[in-house]
Amino acid sequence: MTKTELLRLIKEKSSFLCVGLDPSLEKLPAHLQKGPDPLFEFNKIIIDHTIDFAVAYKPNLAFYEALGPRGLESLEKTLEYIPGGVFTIADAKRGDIGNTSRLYAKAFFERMDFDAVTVAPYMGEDSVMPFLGFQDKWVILLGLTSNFGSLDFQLMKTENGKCLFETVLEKSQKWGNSDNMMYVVGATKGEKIADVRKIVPGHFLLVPGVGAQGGSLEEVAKYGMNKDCGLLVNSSRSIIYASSDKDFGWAAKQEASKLHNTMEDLLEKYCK
Ligand SMILES: O=c1ccn([C@@H]2O[C@H](COP(=O)(O)O)[C@@H](O)[C@H]2O)c(=O)[nH]1
Repeated sequence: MTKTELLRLIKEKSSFLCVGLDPSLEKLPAHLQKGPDPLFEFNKIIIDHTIDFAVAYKPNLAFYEALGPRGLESLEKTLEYIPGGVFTIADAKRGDIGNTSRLYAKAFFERMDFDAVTVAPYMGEDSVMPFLGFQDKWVILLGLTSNFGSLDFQLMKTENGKCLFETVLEKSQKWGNSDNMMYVVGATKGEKIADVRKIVPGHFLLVPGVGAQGGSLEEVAKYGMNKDCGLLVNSSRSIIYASSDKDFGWAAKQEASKLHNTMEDLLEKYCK
């Protein structure tokens, strides 16, 4: 998907909601656990009930890989089920020597047809470049993550007095551009999101951490929105586990709808 198409989608749906498809087998409603493909059946219902409010879906690979080959089958079926024209993100946090990254990129962009994959910047330019050679596909580079461990390295001062995440943002702009690269920034990072925005004013930010991790959607918009919106805000558990019962699809719809209502207001406020 191109940037123009993504921006159009956000406008059409008045939404920048990304629904995280992170199903743990043991947390699924009991009636689904006994079926032949519980993860896929669960995701199908979540997608059906949230599609009116979401512009993107983000399955995190861990939840599928944990089940081995049948988990990957559920992932492929889920990806095929997501309606065309919606942005899809493989949250895989890959990155290796170039020769290996090339195969990761093929896996997510050719074998599967994701629009974007999350990539860790730690191994540098040659580990990221192979993901950037695909037409209309996106790298989403980890910038400032939502977890407390982000303090360990990302906020560490480097020689030039800048934090490591700032150096990542600056340097990586030589590898890609705002048409093929986004950055992960945690919703839990409050005002720091504004520091990110200063360095990458025109790039999309993928912002996880609203919902179960306590990040504020209002703060994310205040500090991170640009004139085009420039945000995809992800929430996983708060939507998919809004109910643990048979009504989980309906409950997911209510949660997604609430986020969507707030997003409509925020788009109106910051992005006219
Ligand atoms: O900094 C990061 C990067 C990725 N994630 C992922 O996003 C979702 C968040 O799930 P919630 O249930 O809404 O907390 C999950 O897949 C994480 O691995 C992140 O949280 N923070």
